[in-house]
Amino acid sequence: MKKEIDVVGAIIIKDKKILCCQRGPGRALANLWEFPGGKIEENETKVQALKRELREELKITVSMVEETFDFTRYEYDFGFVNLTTFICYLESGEPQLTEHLQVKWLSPQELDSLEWAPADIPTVEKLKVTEIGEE
Ligand SMILES: Nc1nc2c([nH]c(=O)n2[C@H]2C[C@H](O)[C@@H](COP(=O)(O)OP(=O)(O)OP(=O)(O)O)O2)c(=O)[nH]1
Repeated sequence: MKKEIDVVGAIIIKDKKILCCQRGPGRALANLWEFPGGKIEENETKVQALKRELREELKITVSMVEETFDFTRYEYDFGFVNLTTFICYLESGEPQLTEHLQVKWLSPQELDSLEWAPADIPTVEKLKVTEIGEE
């Protein structure tokens, strides 16, 4: 049976742009673009997992809408990824590259210029038809 992998991702908004992160080489989905975040650990809520991942991998803190923006499920060769995304607003810090290759701030209409991880594509489509405002 394939693994179930529960993942949280952050749609971080600043000046009506969204933070897009390119995965590093030598790991699953290398070089594809994603919403920053990661796997939910045991005894952690999704919100806690996301705040932890953002502190660890981008050195930022965010305020977030604690209501799911989107949920997608995608079958990769290594397992099923269940991806829950949340809208977040940058509160402090500038994103630092600790494991990503690069980051870009793009408007919803510009998101298509990147090659996204397959699980993210329905969420990217949804963002293109969503009014993203300020906090
Ligand atoms: N973080 C993140 N992962 C995503 C997205 N879309 C998508 O398919 N994934 C996949 C890639 C990975 O297989 C899995 C998340 O694992 P990860 O490697 O980013 O998370 P992690 O830091 O907790 O894991 P690890 O490397 O420590 O094992 O979900 C996304 O938008 N954001």
